[in-house]
Amino acid sequence: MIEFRQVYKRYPTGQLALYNVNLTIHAGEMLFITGNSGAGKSTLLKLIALLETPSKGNVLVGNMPLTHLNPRQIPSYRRKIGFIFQDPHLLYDRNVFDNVALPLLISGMPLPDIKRRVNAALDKVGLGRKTKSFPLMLSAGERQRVGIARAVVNRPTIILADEPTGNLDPELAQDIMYTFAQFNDLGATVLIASHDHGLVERMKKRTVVLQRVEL
Ligand SMILES: Nc1ncnc2c1ncn2[C@@H]1O[C@H](COP(=O)(O)OP(=O)(O)OP(=O)(O)O)[C@@H](O)[C@H]1O
Repeated sequence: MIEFRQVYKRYPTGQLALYNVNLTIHAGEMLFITGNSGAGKSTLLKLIALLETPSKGNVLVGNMPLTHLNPRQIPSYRRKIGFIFQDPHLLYDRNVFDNVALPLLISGMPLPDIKRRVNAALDKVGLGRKTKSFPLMLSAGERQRVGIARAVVNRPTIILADEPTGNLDPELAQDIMYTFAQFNDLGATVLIASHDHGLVERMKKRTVVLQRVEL
């Protein structure tokens, strides 16, 4: 379970991004976060991933306030989380397999295990036949799928996606959403920030609307 308790976020510039957010996300839920540009969608996801910290209030994951994690616990906490960005930020001089293997290589996993995990992740996103392709040989939708495979290769229990379909045409966007729904069916908690209302409505999941703070 992920809980926001009276969470405020003000950036050092003085910009207030979140104002008194109270939200409970159940384990295994798939939730959409919508709202206009600047409403704080990315900020909310970043607080869960510990890429930012709240100015006030608490974010709890599995009943643990994230502010209570000590620095040595943070890497293992982060491994529970897969983060997908609008732009997948792939390494263009590495093939698909190597891009997805990267987080596992960094964690020091033995090579045979890496191969098994990477192939499984690529199969799940429908790219099992493209392991040797380089990113420039792929379509935008396929590149986004590589980013998703890389985010899930560690088998995260929480998947956070920030405008994952922003650069894609409607059909590809719908496909990507179904891919997230499959990971949710397998038990992951999935949070997706999106301003594509039509797409979000079609998925028929709980949706939280953030409003831009005018203070
Ligand atoms: N690192 C930062 N430093 C200062 N202000 C920031 C920073 N990140 C975000 N903001 C500001 O905080 C507010 C919320 O931003 P955020 O990116 O969370 O919104 P968003 O809903 O994801 O927007 P978008 O849909 O345009 O991506 C905005 O006013 C933004 O300019």
